Amino acid sequence: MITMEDIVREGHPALRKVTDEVELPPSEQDVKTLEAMLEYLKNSQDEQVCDRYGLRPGVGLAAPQINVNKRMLAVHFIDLNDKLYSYGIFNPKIVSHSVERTYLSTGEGCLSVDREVPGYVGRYRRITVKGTDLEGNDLKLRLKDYASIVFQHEIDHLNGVMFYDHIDPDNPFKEPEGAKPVD
Ligand SMILES: O=C(O)C[C@@H](Cc1ccccc1)[C@H](O)SCc1ccccc1
Ligand code: NI
Repeated sequence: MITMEDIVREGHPALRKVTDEVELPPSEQDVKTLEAMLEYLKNSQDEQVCDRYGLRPGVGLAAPQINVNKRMLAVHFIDLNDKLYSYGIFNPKIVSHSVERTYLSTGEGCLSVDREVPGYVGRYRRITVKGTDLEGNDLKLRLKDYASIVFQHEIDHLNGVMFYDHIDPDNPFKEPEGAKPVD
């Protein structure tokens, strides 16, 4: 199982790489790795397992965060409309997005960042993501608000981008252009 020891922290070069496409159909190893990433998220949201293994709760995890240079990510969360998002996705791609932007008024955190970095992270309010799921099926997800933010945070990891790269260093709490907060 993946634990915090497997998650690389900021400064590790893996977090600044643009990761490689996963060859499809995915190998047994790639499927096992992505399943383990999804299992980490579920474990991290189970209080007993989380406490027993000293996990940090997470709603998303990207392969570079476990030092795997591949375009794959896992998400496991329920959005503000009580919709469950639980996916392992190979080669996710944002194929369209709104002009309208949004952000979390609480700012963002990251399992690979062991410090608070205050500030608003501007994100697209709506995105459409295409990819391949763990069963090898084509996936097309139309996402908005919180779900859109989570997926953008994880897809950023596949391109070597950290959430604080989006924070204005001169005015961290400047509302992103035309954005309304999700929360
Ligand atoms: O480090 C990661 O990629 C996982 C992040 C994802 C994330 C952070 C902020 C906003 C959207 C996505 C972790 O989930 S941060 C910890 C966390 C835990 C529960 C709820 C929100 C954030
Ligand atoms: Ni992160």
